[in-house]
Amino acid sequence: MTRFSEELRREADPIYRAIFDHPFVRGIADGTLRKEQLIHYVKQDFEYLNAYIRLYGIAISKCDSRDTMALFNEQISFILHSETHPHNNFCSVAGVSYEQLQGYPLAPSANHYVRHMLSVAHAGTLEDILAAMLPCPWTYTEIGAKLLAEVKPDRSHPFYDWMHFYGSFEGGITEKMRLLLDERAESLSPDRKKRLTEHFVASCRLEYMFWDMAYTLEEWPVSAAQTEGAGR
Ligand SMILES: Cc1ncc(CO)c(N)n1
Repeated sequence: MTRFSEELRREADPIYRAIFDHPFVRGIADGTLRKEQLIHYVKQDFEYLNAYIRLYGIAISKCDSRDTMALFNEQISFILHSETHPHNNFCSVAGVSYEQLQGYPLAPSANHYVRHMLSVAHAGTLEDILAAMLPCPWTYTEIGAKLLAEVKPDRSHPFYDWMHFYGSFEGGITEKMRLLLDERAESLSPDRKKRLTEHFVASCRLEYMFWDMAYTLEEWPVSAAQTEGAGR
C-alpha cells in the first residue's frame, strides 16, 4: 500500500522541483547569493523558526502519547540549539552578527506561511498540524541531500556548513513525522485526507514563496508610522 505521505509528496512534486530550481537555492549551490539576500533570509527565518517552536507547543497540547510529546520536545531543543548553525553560516558569509538580525517583523510571504500553519494548528487535530508542518523539514532534507550530491562542497565552499547541516537530516525528523502521519491517516475518510493534502500543498507553495521572498528582498509595500514589533 502506498504511504499517505508518499501520496502527498507526489501531489507536491512540481512544487518541490520548482524549489530545487529556485535562484536562491541555486545561489546556495554556486555561492553567488548577495549579502542583502542572506540577511533578509536570516531575519525572516529567525522569526519563522520562533513560530515553528510555537507550533510544536500547540502540537504537544494535542498529543495523546508521551513518545510523541518527547519527539516534539526534542525538536524544540534542536531548533533552539542546533538550527542556529545554518543561520550563523549565512551571517558569517554576509559579515554580520546573528544578534543584529533578530526581532524583525515578518515580511508578507513569511507572515502568510506562519499564519497558515498557526490557523491549521489552532483549529485542527494532530494530523492537520503534521500535514502543515511536514514540508518544512522535508523540503530542506531533500535540498540538502541534492546540493551535497551535486556540488560535493569542500570546506572552502561558503555554504559547506549549510549543506552538511540539512544534508544530514535524512532519516531524521522528516521520516518520524511521516510515520506519525501515515499511521493516523489509515483510519481517515477520503474527505479528511483531502483536507490534509490541502494543508500540505499550501505549506509547500509557501516554502517556495519563502525562498522567493528572500531572493527578491520582499517587504510590505507601504510602511507604517511606528516601527513594528517582532514577528509574532
Ligand atoms: C522557511 C523554512 N522552512 C524550513 C526550514 C527547515 O527547518 C527552515 N529553517 N525555514
